[in-house]
Amino acid sequence: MDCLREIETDGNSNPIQISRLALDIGGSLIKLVYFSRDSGDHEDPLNDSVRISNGVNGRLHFAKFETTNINDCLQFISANKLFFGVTIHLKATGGGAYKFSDLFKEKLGISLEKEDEMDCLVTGANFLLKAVNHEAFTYLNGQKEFVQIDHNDLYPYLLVNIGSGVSMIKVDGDGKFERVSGTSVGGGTFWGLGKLLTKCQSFDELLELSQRGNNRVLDMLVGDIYGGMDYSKIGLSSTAIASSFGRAISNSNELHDYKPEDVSRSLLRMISNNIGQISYLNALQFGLKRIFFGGFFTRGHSYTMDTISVAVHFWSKGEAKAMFLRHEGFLGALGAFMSYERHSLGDLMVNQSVQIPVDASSSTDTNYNPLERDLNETESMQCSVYQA
Ligand SMILES: Nc1ncnc2c1ncn2[C@@H]1O[C@H](COP(=O)(O)OP(=O)(O)O)[C@@H](O)[C@H]1O
Ligand SMILES: CC(C)(COP(=O)(O)O)[C@@H](O)C(=O)NCCC(=O)O
Repeated sequence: MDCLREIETDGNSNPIQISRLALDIGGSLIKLVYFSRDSGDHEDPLNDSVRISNGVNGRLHFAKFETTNINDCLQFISANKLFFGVTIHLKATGGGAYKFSDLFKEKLGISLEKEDEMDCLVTGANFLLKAVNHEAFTYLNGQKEFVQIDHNDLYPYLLVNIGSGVSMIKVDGDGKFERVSGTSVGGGTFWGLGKLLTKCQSFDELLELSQRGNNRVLDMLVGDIYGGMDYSKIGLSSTAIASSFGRAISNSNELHDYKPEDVSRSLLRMISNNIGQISYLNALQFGLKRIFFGGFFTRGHSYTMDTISVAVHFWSKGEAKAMFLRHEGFLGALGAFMSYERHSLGDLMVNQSVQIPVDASSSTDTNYNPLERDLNETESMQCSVYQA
């Protein structure tokens, strides 16, 4: 279970005061974002509309659950009192906000206020790119480098959200976007096919397997077809993949004759490369040079990001740049969280001085390395909430 087991305390063993919770219920994962006031604030914790004259300091917390484990999520929300008795409306996005609406009402007495998924993805991405230092980074040939975002030169960009499926959204400003394409070959494909082909019981197991695999066992290379030579006339080296899984046709081997790690590696490479190429083609069509990849598929996983980056770099001849986001899987939930300010809580603004996320459990964690931290562990970021 990928979640906070116990709500954090404020360091004096007092449960932290939760004042806002939003959900993104997707085809694979449920993502939660909630804001907790620092204990020093003398706000009425039951007041779900923050009446403040200046910044309320606190933390944004992030947690996720597999959608198949939705009852664990309900239990977590209930056990940790992530909503107050007087708060019977929670912002939610993703298909699950419709599919599980009755379940939330029945189990927790909560009405889910639906927010459009594409709206939330774009709002979440714009928020992170503007408000969080060290949010976006490039990853190519094993090198990870944070990108300094110029707020005055952010738009337009292509947002590629790799979730169960993939949405490709041209973003021209706050609330100005168009979903220009998508593909059903996404994170759910890797996880679903990978599960069938390797018998892995979890995504993490499948991902770990891929790290040990060799895609050349199953992938047919140009050199396999051209007798070890390059096909230089069209710019393909002998080591370029000509056909994913193509080598499986040329012998009597069955699935059980292949190592699951090699299967996982080739599958990850095939899907990542495919998404990278389709993303580039959409960026080309709309003259976009920057492509930000969101969604939990990438998981900050080096081989996944490297494959996507190489695909974008190769096909664009270096013209387009693939960038990744530290809070990749929480774009929708953050967007839903931000929608409170639009509809029900006046003009709340999250200030721009949000620090690099720190571990929820120990903000003084001296081992915390923002460049290396796996975002899939529980995490929070310090921020202040203002009423404009
Ligand atoms: N712990 C995990 N459990 C399941 N899938 C995961 C996990 N971590 C990463 N993934 C990948 O992320 C995808 C879901 O990404 P997400 O952005 O949450 O999309 P959705 O909104 O469709 O759930 C999964 O299909 C899988 O490929
Ligand atoms: C339907 C969805 C927007 C749902 O989002 P998700 O839960 O996958 O994050 C997404 O799965 C998608 O865009 N699928 C691809 C549909 C297409 O072929 O464009």
